[in-house]
Amino acid sequence: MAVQDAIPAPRRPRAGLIARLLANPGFQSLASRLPFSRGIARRDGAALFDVVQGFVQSQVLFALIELDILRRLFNLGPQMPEVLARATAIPPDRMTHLLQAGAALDLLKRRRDGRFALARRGAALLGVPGLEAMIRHHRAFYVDMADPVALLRGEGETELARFWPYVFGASGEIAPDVAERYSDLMAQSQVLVAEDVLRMIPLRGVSCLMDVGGGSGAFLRALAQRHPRLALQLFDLPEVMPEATRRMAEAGLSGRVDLCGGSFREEALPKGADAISLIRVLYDHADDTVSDLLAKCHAALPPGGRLIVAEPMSGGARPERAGDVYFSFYTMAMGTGRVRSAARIAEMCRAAGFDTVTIPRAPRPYITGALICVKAE
Ligand SMILES: CC(C)=CCC/C(C)=C/CC/C(C)=C/C=C/C(C)=C/C=C/C=C(C)/C=C/C=C(C)/C=C/C=C(C)/C=C/CC(C)(C)O
Ligand SMILES: C[S@@+](CC[C@H](N)C(=O)[O-])C[C@H]1O[C@@H](n2cnc3c(N)ncnc32)[C@H](O)[C@@H]1O
Repeated sequence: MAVQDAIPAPRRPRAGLIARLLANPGFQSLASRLPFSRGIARRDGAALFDVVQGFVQSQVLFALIELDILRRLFNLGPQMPEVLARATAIPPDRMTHLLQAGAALDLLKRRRDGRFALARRGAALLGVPGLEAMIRHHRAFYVDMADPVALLRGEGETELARFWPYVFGASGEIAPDVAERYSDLMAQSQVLVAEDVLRMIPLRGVSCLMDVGGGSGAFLRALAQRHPRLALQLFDLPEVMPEATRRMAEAGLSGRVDLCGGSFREEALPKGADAISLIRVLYDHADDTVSDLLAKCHAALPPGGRLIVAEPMSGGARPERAGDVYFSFYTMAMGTGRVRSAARIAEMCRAAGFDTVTIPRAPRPYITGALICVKAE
């Protein structure tokens, strides 16, 4: 039996007239010559080609990072391809191809004398905390994305499921080095998330905030700097506590933060905080776990208490690239979670008992979206 139905070939396709015209090679050719449609046809063609070659672009970026080309140019200044080729054991002509590709992607600049230098975006990439490590860990994600149909059908174990063992509710069996790699990657990428959350969500009137699923405490460290009088609590799996304890001590915050090891799947959340944050937590989990966690947050908060949810989100009725392409397939490859739209999360928060839900505009949806919910007085 065929796995897939054959596409029926009707005499007259049911798509609308405009779609039928656009899908017609003769019409495409005519439209690319007429003055009023030429611009649109070229832009659409170029945009389509960019989607077609997206994977190749990402792999070129991966090679630039894996071979430390951007860092080398940052440290050494503009270089000839031969120098970079020698340093990385790549044949010189192939290194030239890589550098040309980097320049075409606006990460590098090709100088008149044949040397390559960092372009503005290449330099900015180096300044984004954790981005190089994120790109390196795409080695696992892109193995899964090499067969997206198998991924969609749920065939076989994915590389990402092996990479992020925590999310599956494992406990007690996680090696400390795995815990550290996980926490480190999340902590590095947390810096920009914290920046945007604090820009979107005012904390006036909050006296104690508990970050649930707060990892090694990166969000709380960012909060502690800006809100010196705020009391802090961290709730995460017991395996994460040694790393959180170490990092909080390093930041001089040991006396200011209450660290609680536990699983929100198995126990109630501690009471005492008048605000709870869930930063990049919900999208790791299935709906029933999320509903249960939101109910536990509601139960732990006092009347008037606030719940802050922040993570990259689906655009819902208006699909958007970061949430509906990257994070949607990322969470699919992880195997347990899913991206949700702000509207869907708001609905789940209301079902958990929260009263008012506000959705601020996200300045960088590829970093995070956010919601703030209030428990009725
Ligand atoms: C001075 C001159 C020369 C010019 C003036 C012009 C000017 C002002 C230019 C500005 C240049 C500038 C400063 C640019 C800054 C750019 C920035 C900040 C870019 C930031 C980019 C951030 C990116 C691409 C972030 C990517 C994040 C990713 C891929 C995160 C992935 C997260 C994952 C996979 C999380 C997984 C968690 C899990 C497991 C699902 O729970
Ligand atoms: C994607 S990370 C986010 C970490 C941090 N909030 C951030 O944005 O960098 C998800 C966090 O949820 C924690 N977590 C997963 N399952 C949990 C559970 N059952 N109970 C408590 N924490 C859990 C993980 O240990 C991890 O630190």
